[in-house]
Amino acid sequence: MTVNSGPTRPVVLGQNQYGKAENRVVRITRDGATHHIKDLNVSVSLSGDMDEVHYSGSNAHVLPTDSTKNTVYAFAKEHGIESAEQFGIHLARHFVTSQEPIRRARIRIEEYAWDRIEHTGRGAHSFVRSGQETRLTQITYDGSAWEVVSGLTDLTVLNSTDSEFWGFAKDKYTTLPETHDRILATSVTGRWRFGWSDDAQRMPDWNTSYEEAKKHLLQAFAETYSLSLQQTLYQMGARVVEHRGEIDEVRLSLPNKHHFLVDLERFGLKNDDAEGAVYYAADRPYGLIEATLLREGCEARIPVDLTNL
Ligand SMILES: O=c1[nH]c(=O)c2[nH]c(=O)[nH]c2[nH]1
Repeated sequence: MTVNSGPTRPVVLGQNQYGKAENRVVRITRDGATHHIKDLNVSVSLSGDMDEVHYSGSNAHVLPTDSTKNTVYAFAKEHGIESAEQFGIHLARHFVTSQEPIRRARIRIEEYAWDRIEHTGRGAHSFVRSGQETRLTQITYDGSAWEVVSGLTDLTVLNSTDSEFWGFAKDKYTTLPETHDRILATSVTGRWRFGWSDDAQRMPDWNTSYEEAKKHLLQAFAETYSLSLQQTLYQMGARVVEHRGEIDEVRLSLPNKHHFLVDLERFGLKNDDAEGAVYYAADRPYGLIEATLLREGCEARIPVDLTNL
């Protein structure tokens, strides 16, 4: 066995992290015959003084990923899951404060929503997975500062009118007709960063904050008479920052889910609004409109590419 250690190395270790990804944890709490469900997918990523395990294979600083998985389940049992954010904060604090070599913990959580099935039978313990968005959060803790970035993905919305797109720049390749009435549809992926960064500051109410941020995104989408998806995006993100003092930065990624009027003239059919218009819902290619909205004076810290988050 070759032990690659010593002061000079031809290849130096760069950024590294490790942990157990995608721990699926479901917690049921019982309130008499009424049950409540929390359904999370939790990924733990730890970093710190981990040179030796990479260079020589010494595992002395390595808390096994298996232990991090067990911690997720034990914490769900012992402390409950009040919100994804609270649960992630608990885990991150535990790893950084209980293992000296671990200097930074990043906890990513996806939360799947369940609705109750309304029925006339016994008890309230039947659920149907909600088809709407997935709630997301990422907690990062380095022993002193916290960063909490929450958000959602797959929130699909559509306005069947009050959307125009005209007056755009044109070149010799432009064929798009100008329109004064079109469908505007998108599937919202968004992240928002909280101003909260240390224990001493009052912590936001994570669940209220999430519900309110989502409500503002939806209302802004519905209430904006749109001249472009870019304008709608700005209104959506700005509304969250304006109404939610705990949120300093919002990043939105909005695919333009194009709906094209089908040409039915070949069949002698006039395809217009009068008798109900028929559209072809194209899934690709799609315009992709992305931007960050920042509270004045705040720093942009959410990565530009949300697929890296
Ligand atoms: O809202 C839009 N923004 C664009 O930038 C764009 N480009 C395009 O072809 N259609 C649209 N729609």
